[in-house]
Amino acid sequence: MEKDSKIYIAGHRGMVGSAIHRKLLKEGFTNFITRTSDVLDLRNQQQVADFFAQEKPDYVFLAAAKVGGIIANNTYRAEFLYDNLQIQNNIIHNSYLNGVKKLMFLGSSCIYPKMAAQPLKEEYLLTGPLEDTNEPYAIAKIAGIKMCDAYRAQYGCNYISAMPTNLYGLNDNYHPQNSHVLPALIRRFHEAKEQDAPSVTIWGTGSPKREFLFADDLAEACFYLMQNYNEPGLVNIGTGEDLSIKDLAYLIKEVIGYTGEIVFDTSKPDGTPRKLMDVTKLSKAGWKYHTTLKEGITFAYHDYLSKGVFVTER
Ligand SMILES: NC(=O)C1=CN([C@@H]2O[C@H](COP(=O)(O)OP(=O)(O)OC[C@H]3O[C@@H](n4cnc5c(N)ncnc54)[C@H](OP(=O)(O)O)[C@@H]3O)[C@@H](O)[C@H]2O)C=CC1
Ligand SMILES: C[C@H]1O[C@H](OP(=O)(O)OP(=O)(O)OC[C@H]2O[C@@H](n3cnc4c(=O)[nH]c(N)nc43)[C@H](O)[C@@H]2O)[C@@H](O)[C@@H](O)C1=O
Repeated sequence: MEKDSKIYIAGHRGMVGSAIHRKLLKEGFTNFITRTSDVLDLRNQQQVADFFAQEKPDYVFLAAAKVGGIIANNTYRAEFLYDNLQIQNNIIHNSYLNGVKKLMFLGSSCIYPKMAAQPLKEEYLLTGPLEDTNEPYAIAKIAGIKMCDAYRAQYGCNYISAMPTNLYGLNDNYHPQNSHVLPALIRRFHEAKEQDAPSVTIWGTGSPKREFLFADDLAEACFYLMQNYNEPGLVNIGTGEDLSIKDLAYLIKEVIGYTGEIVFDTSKPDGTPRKLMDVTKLSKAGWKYHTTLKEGITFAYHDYLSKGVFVTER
C-alpha cells in the first residue's frame, strides 16, 4: 500500500476496524473511505455494488460483520449466518468487479473443529465437527476464506484471510448478553463494585481456556500482512498463550478492585474447551504481540469508563 492509496475499512467504527484505522493513520496513510451501517447496509447487494462502482478503492480491510459472544451466537443463529454471508459476498465480489488490488478478510478462531489438537494449526480447518453454539458464524467465516481463495484461483485476486483469536480493546461491545467474555466481565465487575454487590456471576464452569489479543496488536499484524503476505489459505493471529475463564475472571477482579465473591452459573454453555492458536507462521515472519493481558485489560477498562453512561452496546 502506498501512502495515498485509497483504503476502504469496512466496519471502521468497530473494535477491529477502528484499531486498523488508528494503525494506518499512525503509519501516515491519509486516503480513507468509510461508511456507517445506517448509510451503507453491507447486506444490500445493490447498495454495495453502487458504492464500489463510485468509490473504486485500491485496498479493502473487511472488518465489518455480525459479531458477538457465545450466547449471541447461539441466540441469533440465522442472523450470524445471513448477515455475515451477505456482507462478505457483497464486498469480496464487488472488490473483484472493481479491480481492488488487495483485500484482507477477517475470520475467527471458531472456524476450527471443536476438539482439534492444540495449538490450532491452519491445516486443521475442516478436519472435524464445529462447536455448535457458533456453527452458523463459523460456517460463514469458512465460506469467506474459501471465497477469497476461489477468487484468487479463478480471477487472480490477491485476497488474504487472517484468523484472529479472541480479541478485546478500545470500542469493544459491552452489551450484557451479546458481548464476549472479557468486556462482559469488565462491565459486570465494575457494576458490582459500584453497587457493592456481594458476588459476581461467571457463565459456565470457568474451566474453558481462551487466548486474548489486544485489538491494537491485531491491527499491527493486519498491517504487516497487508504489506507482506500474498498467499492463499489462512494465517492465525494470536499471542500463543491462554488461560482459564476462571483465571481471567480473577485477573479482571484484581484490575477493577472488586472485593466480593465469584460464583459460576453452570446453566450457561462453556463452548469450545480450548482454542489456542498456533502462531508459528506469523512469528517466523517476525511479528509478536506486545500488550500483556493485564495491561490490555487496564486500557480496555479505562476506555469503558471514558464512555460514561453510554457504552457501546451492539
Ligand atoms: N471481537 C472478537 O473477539 C473477534 C472478532 N473477529 C472478527 O473481526 C471483525 C470485526 O469484529 P469486531 O470489531 O469485534 O466487531 P464490532 O461489532 O466491534 O464491529 C463490527 C462492525 O461491523 C459493522 N457492520 C455490522 N453489520 C453491518 C452491516 N449490515 N452493514 C454495514 N456494516 C455493518 C458495524 O458498523 P457500524 O458501527 O457502522 O454499525 C461495526 O462497526 C469481524 O470480522 C469479526 O468476525 C475475529 C476474532 C475475534
Ligand atoms: C471470538 C469467539 O468468541 C465466541 O466464542 P467464545 O470464545 O466461546 O465466546 P465468549 O467470549 O462469549 O465465551 C468464552 C467463554 O467465557 C465464558 N463466559 C463466562 N462469563 C461470560 C460472560 O459474562 N459473557 C460471555 N460472553 N462469556 C462468558 C463462556 O461461557 C465461554 O466458556 C464466538 O463468537 C466465536 O464465534 C468466536 O469467534
